[in-house]
Amino acid sequence: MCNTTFHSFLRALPKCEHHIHLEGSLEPELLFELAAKNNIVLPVSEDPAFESVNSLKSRYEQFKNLDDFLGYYYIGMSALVDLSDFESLAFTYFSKAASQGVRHAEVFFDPQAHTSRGIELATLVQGFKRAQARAEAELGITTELIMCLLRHLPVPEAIETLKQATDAGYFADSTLVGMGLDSSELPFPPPIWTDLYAEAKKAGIRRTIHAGEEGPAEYMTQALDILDAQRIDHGLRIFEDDALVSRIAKSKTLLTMCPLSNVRLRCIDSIKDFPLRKLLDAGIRFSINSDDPAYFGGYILENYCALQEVFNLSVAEWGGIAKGAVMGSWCADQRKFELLAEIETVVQEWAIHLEEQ
Ligand code: HPA
Ligand SMILES: [Zn+2]
Repeated sequence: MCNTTFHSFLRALPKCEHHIHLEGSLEPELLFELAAKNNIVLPVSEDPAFESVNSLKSRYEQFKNLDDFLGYYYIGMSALVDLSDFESLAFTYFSKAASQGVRHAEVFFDPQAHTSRGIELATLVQGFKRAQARAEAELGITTELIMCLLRHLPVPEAIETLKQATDAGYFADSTLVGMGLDSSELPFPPPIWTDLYAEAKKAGIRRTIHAGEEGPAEYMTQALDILDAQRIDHGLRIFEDDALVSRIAKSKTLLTMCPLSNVRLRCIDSIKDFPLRKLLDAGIRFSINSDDPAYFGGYILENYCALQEVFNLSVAEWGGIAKGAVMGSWCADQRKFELLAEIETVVQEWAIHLEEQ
């Protein structure tokens, strides 16, 4: 059970987060504040949910599917305009994550959703970089940026955005550590993105992709076979295909999973249906993440606790999950060693402490 003591252990456990969209951490309070500051008119006449913080929060509890959520996600992020908005957004998330025991975060952002509104790529990147520097100095956490491209937009636009980031030197100087693909999954299977992923691979850019969230396990296989993806975001539907399970376990490809998101977007009915035991039994490397915490009812710790309530894992099992998350991270080996040592210390302390209870 996730009683108070176990909750304290899960908070203390050094965690890595790999699947969080910074724009998805925009809480309704900050959304309204920034919209007022930037004179952004929210579409209240079309959707009364935008009347107040509370009505918006209630609406977030009733998403029908991924696309229903994405509609709110893109409107919400239109409140972000200047560099300080992007810095505030990222630093607010980093602070919350650090308070929940995140020690290393690899975060997504959606450049096309901002450049299409006339905002320069450099504006958001510099805002995020300021927040990253402050997070390391003030909170002691390490963070990396992953640029996601939008699969509902044309392929040439994604390739152009990748080129813009490459030309700006963002991959060469490690401002960005990788590329991902997000937004509506079902009508946009991986083969569409062959040229984009080939470009990224040629340029030595790490590649991840949202797959197997609403789409079938076949999309995960295609992501590996055709796009040579090195990580899979979600991968919830992996157990539809035994060969894929063996393959992903063997290759130690990280699945960045998001249980509360899966429930809110109705990919599963409840946390009971999240395949936690199957993932552990199959020896799959995975991490537990928040996805869009402002929209899905919880940050990383709420995701860990929701799982613990149902699956009642041991301290050692959680230690194993946390270590797998470190091993699947895109940080330097030295940082991995530090994080593994931190986890080992906490697991040993808490194993004794919880036994004494
Ligand atoms: O869960 C998601 N899936 C696809 N695209 C997204 N963009 C933000 N969150 C998501
Ligand atoms: Zn996501």
